[in-house]
Amino acid sequence: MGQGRRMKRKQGMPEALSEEHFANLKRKAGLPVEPPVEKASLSNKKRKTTKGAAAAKKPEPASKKASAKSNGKKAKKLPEPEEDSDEGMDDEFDLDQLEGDASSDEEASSGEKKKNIWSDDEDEDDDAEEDDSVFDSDDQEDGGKKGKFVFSDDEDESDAEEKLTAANIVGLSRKLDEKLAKDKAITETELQESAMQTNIDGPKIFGEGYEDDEEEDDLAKKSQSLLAPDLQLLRQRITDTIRVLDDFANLAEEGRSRAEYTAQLLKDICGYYGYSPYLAEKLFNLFTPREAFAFFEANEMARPVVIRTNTLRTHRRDLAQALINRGVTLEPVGKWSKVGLQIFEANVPLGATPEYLAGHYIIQAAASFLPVMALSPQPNERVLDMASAPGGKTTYCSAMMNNTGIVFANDPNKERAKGLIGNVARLGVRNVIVCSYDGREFPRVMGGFDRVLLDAPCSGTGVISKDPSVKTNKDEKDFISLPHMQKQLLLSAIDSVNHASETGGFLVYSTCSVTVEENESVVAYALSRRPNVKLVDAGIPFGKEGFTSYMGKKFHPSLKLTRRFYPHAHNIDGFYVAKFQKIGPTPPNAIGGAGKKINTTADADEEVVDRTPIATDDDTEVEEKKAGKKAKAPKETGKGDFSAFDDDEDVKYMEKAKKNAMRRRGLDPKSLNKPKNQEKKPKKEEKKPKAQEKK
Ligand SMILES: C[S@@+](CC[C@H](N)C(=O)[O-])C[C@H]1O[C@@H](n2cnc3c(N)ncnc32)[C@H](O)[C@@H]1O
Repeated sequence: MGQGRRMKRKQGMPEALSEEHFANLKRKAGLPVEPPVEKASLSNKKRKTTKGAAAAKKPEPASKKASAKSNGKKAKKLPEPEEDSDEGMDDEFDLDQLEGDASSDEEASSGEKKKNIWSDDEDEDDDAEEDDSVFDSDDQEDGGKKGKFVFSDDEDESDAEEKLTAANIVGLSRKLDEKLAKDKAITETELQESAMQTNIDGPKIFGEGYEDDEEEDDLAKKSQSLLAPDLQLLRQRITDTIRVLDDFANLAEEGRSRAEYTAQLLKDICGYYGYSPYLAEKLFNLFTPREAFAFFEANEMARPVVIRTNTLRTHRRDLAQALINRGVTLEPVGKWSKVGLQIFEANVPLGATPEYLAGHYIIQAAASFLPVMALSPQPNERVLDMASAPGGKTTYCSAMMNNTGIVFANDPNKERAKGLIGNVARLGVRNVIVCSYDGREFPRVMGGFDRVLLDAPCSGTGVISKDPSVKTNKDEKDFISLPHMQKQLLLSAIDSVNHASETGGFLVYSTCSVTVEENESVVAYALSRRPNVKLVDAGIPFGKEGFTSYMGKKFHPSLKLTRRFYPHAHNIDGFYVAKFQKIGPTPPNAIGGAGKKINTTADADEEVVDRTPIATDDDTEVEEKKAGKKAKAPKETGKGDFSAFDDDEDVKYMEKAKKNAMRRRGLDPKSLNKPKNQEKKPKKEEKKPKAQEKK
């Protein structure tokens, strides 16, 4: 009997890379394999007991597996989802078999044989799917015998229960993992070497060795200028400084403060990686210096290419087989997903294969699966995807709902909405209505949803490897205006949920950013303004806990339930996921602005459209403290008052940010007001002629 759902969800970060799995990958790639390190890995132990693993040890011919399946497996009773053991969930397919299959035209042409190249556990899943008898026959010509394109509606739920083994996240990409391991080894060696070099005294960060004779900080400056920087030296100083910060008492130079070392490190990070000082500091502050280094390093590497199987059209194994036949090298993305495939090599453009054009998959970052898994939309529900273009998550919702119920896919950006419409059509999604409102107009437009997804517009600090321009083009203003909008959107999203939904009443807030301003602060704000929601476990079996305190700010303890994902820790884009449950209606006294009543079919209480303006938030409290005013007592979830969104609230912060930005550029912030004055002048001048006219 496996662990209970709760237990399994309570696990922390994924463990380090599974040596066994990694070794297997290396063997397959014909690379040398080091002797295994003794480690009682849970996943390894369990794998030994799995049928799939047994089969892997002693490979059977595909035909034998085929008969095994047809003779016995179909009659096998499926275990209860709650009791699924790891064995039952081991859906890793036998890559050797798939590859062998790909080389055999005869086998590749046989649908039956294709099915049987999957492990026994995969077959179990088949049975489950067949039992569900839910299929989409759009693309099928075989009368539904083999062509039952089945949605396994337990795939995400059960995946969430699955203990994440080490190999899942990090260990699946030959190329990327090798690169990652190599880079890590280099970093470690650097750190160790510098540790050895300066075993007795700490490394000399300040003074000769690193800097030019004239300029104290010449090295960092050079790397930001057009002059070729000595990147190796800069990197050396970064690792040296990190080492000092790790053991400050023993390694710091006399008379130098921690702040000095940190300032030097930040300068070097900006120089080496090309971040603006503002963003480098913001990101640096999220981690220990050593982890920050790993984060900045990971942002320099591409994340694995992942595709999501469109279960409305095909099975993952059939898709894998079809792509392998085209020369694509791939593997399942990890145990946490039954629909993701990680691509290692592709000799064909993934966005133009016949399978792609037929809507059998969508190219979608692994991190982007997570909010939908957390939302877990159910068949026949009414779902709102408030910021949905280009529709990766919308179409995943539809697949999870097996094209039943309805998904309102909203995005105010009509250009982006075109991509959404394209994806909806290509993937054979039939339960989506595309609309184009500002999300803040909900629930005035429509409310009473069983579930709402708010994948909010954000700064993109989690996807710097994809868009390095974020390193320099996001400043203080962005980290005020974006959270401002995110807070507004989140209140609207909450107010759009039907708390009395029989199947749902949930909301997921997500961003592809790692900053606290866009994540915990926004969620904490919503908790303080909407006591009718609470945070619940997002049901994702990995990720780090959300912050409950940050830079002197305290958040509600339940923020721990939210999840942070990082490139350096999970080898996926930086992401944040928070799942709320709405536990009560939005009362009439919460209404501000243009509130009006809405009809919610299942809602017994009178749910009211909430267009309330924002009042104070944590920032305000900090400001008030600074100004010597009495700080407000922090409101606890479920105890606070409903209060309104004040559109003007952040204006003063935006103004301040603008002025700071000007100061940084050496401009006089007072000139911000000048245009206004200047605008007034012409009016006076305009009046003159009138006066003259009078004369
Ligand atoms: C992170 S992207 C969404 C990605 C999408 N969920 C997906 O999986 O494909 C954020 C989206 O928010 C939209 N957006 C920006 N401002 C908005 C607003 N006020 N209301 C709703 N959506 C907004 C943007 O147009 C953008 O498409």
